[in-house]
Amino acid sequence: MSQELDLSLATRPNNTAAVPAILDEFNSLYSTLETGGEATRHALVLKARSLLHALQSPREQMIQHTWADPGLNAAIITGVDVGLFKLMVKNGVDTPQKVSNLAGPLGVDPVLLGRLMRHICAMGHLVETGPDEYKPTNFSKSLSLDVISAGYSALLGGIGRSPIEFNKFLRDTNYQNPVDAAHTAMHSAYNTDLPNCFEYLRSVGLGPQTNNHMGGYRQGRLPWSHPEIYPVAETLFAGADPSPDAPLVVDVAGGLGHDINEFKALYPNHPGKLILQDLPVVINDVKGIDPSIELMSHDFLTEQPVKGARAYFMHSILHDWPDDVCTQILSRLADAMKPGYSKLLIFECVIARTGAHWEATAGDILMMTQLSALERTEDHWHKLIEGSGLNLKITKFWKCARPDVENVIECELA
Ligand SMILES: C[S@@+](CC[C@H](N)C(=O)[O-])C[C@H]1O[C@@H](n2cnc3c(N)ncnc32)[C@H](O)[C@@H]1O
Repeated sequence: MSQELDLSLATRPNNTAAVPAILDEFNSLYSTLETGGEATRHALVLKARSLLHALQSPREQMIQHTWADPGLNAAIITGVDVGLFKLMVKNGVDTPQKVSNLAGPLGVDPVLLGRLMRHICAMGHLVETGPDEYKPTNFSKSLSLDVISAGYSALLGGIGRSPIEFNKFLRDTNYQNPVDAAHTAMHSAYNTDLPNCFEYLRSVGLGPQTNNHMGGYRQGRLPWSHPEIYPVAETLFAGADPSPDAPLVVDVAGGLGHDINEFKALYPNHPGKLILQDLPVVINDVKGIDPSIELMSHDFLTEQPVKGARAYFMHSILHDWPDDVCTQILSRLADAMKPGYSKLLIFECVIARTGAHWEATAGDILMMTQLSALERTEDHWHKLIEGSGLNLKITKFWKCARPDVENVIECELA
């Protein structure tokens, strides 16, 4: 029988009775933080979130989601845009800074800046040192770093309407799971017929910020070639063609080269050569990576020019595309692979069937709303790679203990 809810439910804390148990669990986990490392810290963050939810009322949560978080985003995107956080760091991270002194160099109305900084502070991301006077926290200091701030400019400032207006797109598409890369919520929200959000972001001058975000979201995660995830020496180096021109790893759509450069730093004496591929517009922007890495413009929908490499590597590529486009990308690689020698290494999130990690589910919604794409479960990866007539098979999912780190999905020709 349906039940009418009493509105007072929305104004009472969600579950104060749960607080003592959460605190006990929190304290017990906290006592193992030093030995438990990142996995324990992640578990503590989830416990802290449970504590917050237990204490908040539904009304407060609604206000947070609909007023406070969008307001914070508006303030941070603007702050990044005008250089607020870079200026605060330049002035001295421990120096109390008056809004009136910041506003002039930034070219922003001091009244406006004061209102934006007051909300950033109220949300816990500036420390108030006096009336209209603040110091940055570690988070707001980090917003002076391009790889951290770029997501605000690109994902929120550039294409932030796509998730907000997703419901309108779904209304128009009869609530079907989106699978058409050429017709996404991004296309509807921005009334564009450019091929995808990457092209759209470039068209509005946010290409560098998009590439910087690719360098930012990975920070703090283990690289794919770290021995805790993928034992490169045993799986790639052993049996690799030792001649200096033999392609060892081709980083397909490797962006600005973060992964391949990390590989070089971890294994400076690797056999063969390393190649970074991406679209010309991205390759032209690559700078500061090891000069031994060969740069190559390549569209992954066309024939793969490097044949018979020891490994073709792709990081965060297939999750950008629905299955039909992934099959085209994979078929170009399968055609270039040498039987019994080449491996295809896909470094991607594998969503757990239960208890999925929030970064994985967030990535899934991001891919869905911007690209009609998705993060995949293990079953889905098998179906995509082995069920598309590509002559490929998954040999192993290489994973580490941390739920926020991607798997290396190792494949070979079947
Ligand atoms: C999500 S980013 C991942 C970049 C990099 N692998 C990383 O993990 O940092 C997707 C990349 O795919 C590239 N890309 C998109 N369409 C492409 C195409 N048709 N051919 C080659 N690269 C493409 C983009 O330029 C971008 O660098």
